[in-house]
Amino acid sequence: MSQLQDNFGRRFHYLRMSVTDVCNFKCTYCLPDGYKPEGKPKFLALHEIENLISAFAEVGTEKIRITGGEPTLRKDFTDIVRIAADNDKINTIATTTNGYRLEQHAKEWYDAGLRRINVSVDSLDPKMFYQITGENKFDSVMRGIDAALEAGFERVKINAVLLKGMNDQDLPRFLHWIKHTPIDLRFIELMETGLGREYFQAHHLAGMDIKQQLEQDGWQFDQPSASDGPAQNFSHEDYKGRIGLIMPYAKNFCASCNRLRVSAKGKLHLCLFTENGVDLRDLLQDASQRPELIERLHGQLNQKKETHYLHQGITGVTQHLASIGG
Ligand SMILES: Nc1nc2c(ncn2[C@@H]2O[C@H](COP(=O)(O)OP(=O)(O)OP(=O)(O)O)[C@@H](O)[C@H]2O)c(=O)[nH]1
Ligand SMILES: C[S@@+](CC[C@H](N)C(=O)[O-])C[C@H]1O[C@@H](n2cnc3c(N)ncnc32)[C@H](O)[C@@H]1O
Ligand code: SF4
Ligand code: SF4
Repeated sequence: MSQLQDNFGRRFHYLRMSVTDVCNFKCTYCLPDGYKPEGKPKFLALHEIENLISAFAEVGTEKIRITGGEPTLRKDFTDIVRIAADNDKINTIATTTNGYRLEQHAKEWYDAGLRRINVSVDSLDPKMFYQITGENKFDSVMRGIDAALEAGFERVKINAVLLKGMNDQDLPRFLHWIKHTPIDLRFIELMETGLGREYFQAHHLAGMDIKQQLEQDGWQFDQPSASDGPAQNFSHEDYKGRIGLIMPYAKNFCASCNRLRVSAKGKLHLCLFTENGVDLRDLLQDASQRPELIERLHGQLNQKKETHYLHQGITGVTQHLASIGG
């Protein structure tokens, strides 16, 4: 079966698979009032996840990121990792987490086949961490990161959303941390969502300012490899860690788009800010449906747009990134 490709020559070998919308944090830029269930949600079951992964693997997916909401709140999270690990076409299994369950489970997940972990830490000041996430869990998340480093994860990345008036004074602390710690620290520009323009305008900070500062301080731009996503990465000989900048408002950000998303209820999203999701669930029930599922995926790829329309304030169907996994 042929590789998933769109009309702009971009190839898609990376699936971001959301497994739940539920989250226990209340990040001000994502779920400021916490997760609010609409009825009794029915998230993808293990057999649906297995059929989904098998179909994507057949059309060239090599990397799967398990995301959410908070993916690790699923009691069968380790089974999900195992399902992905059992597929020999998938060579990278990653997750993005708020770190809530990391301290207790890092080793178990590693043993199940998880190899990369991205942890959201918006501030290294415990008070600011609480103010942003609504949870007093800073120390436990940091112990979780230590546990992940000890468990042997190939890559531990830290995500911090840049927020004017909140964590914008934290750069020196972050730099101090990665001087001797081998992690990849990524600053993500705040993206406008259904939360509204007011929050965005009050807190958006351009990543370009940080880029200029890093370059002045001797950080070197790392040439991206073909499989890299849209983050711009920098390294410095005096630092063990690296820095990545995710700047979705920057020119050509989408040119290297290499990822597709499936929501926790089984909808394909061609872009993080797509206008609608396409239901796949009817074709996830049995392995025999795989050819039909693959045909639907190929058909949809023709619809993928060249870029997002965030500059025009068009944020699509996604009310907040917890509903699609970021
Ligand atoms: N606009 C946009 N933002 C993205 C995209 N991919 C990641 N991001 C943003 O970056 C955040 C962090 O992404 P992660 O979940 O850590 O995954 P990643 O950047 O693909 O990570 P790696 O696979 O380690 O490069 C996401 O939650 C989004 O906010 C993308 O394709 N488009
Ligand atoms: C939606 S969360 C899901 C995974 C997990 N709960 C976590 O926080 O890592 C994935 C990522 O999206 C980022 N994110 C959420 N809302 C965002 C926004 N409006 N702009 C930029 N990044 C956002 C978070 O910081 C997090 O790193
Ligand atoms: S960013 Fe992650 S941890 Fe924070 S509210 Fe959203 S889903 Fe939850
Ligand atoms: S905004 Fe959409 S098109 Fe652009 S990189 Fe992200 S997912 Fe791809």
